[in-house]
Amino acid sequence: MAPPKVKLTYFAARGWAEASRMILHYSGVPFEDKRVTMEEWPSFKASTPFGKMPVLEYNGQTLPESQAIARFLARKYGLAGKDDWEQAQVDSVADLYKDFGQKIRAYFNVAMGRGEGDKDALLKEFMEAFEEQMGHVENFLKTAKNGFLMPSGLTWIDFLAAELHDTLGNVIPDLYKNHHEIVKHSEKVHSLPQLQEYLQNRPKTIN
Ligand SMILES: N[C@@H](CCC(=O)N[C@@H](CS)C(=O)NCC(=O)O)C(=O)O
Repeated sequence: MAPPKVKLTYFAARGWAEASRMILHYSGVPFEDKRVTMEEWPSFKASTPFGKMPVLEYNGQTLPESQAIARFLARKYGLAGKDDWEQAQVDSVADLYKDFGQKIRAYFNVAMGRGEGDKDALLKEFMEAFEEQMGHVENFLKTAKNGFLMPSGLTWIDFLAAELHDTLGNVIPDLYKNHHEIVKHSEKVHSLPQLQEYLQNRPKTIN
């Protein structure tokens, strides 16, 4: 059977595309990793289903929404969770990260110089959301007992979590000083042999 024709389009950042890029690299699936510039974006935007990126093109069909893309690819390449129940657990953690993303967005944008607001007040909100999120994630790590978030081992949510954790650590020094299990999780994900070539060569970006 011919290999699938796969193209993933996003900005020149890790952001909401990186988990899907990692699924593809981990699974050894050749794909076009298209990174559009801010100058190219306005003309490309109109052609995207929801006016946002990332967008996946898979054998001529187009799929928007980062988590729908990641789930689709994870199901295809065996990284969605071992059964229906574990897949549902993965989805619930993914939803938790979506809510977390909303809660920390304002501080993140200010910290990145892309927004305005009371930095101290936003940092306080960020830290509250962060500590709550880390508590939930640490519970999953404790239950799974294998260094990943799910009992069966690696799933796509490990990619999403490790990438977001690293991004936040790039913005706030010492963020993980009381969260060693989270650091170990990220190191484990980023040590996977199947990812080394990509990780060593990918563009170095804060987020
Ligand atoms: N829910 C969407 C959010 C996508 C999103 O907000 N993408 C941003 C980049 S991170 C974007 O395309 N911004 C450009 C714009 O809105 O014009 C997803 O998870 O894919």
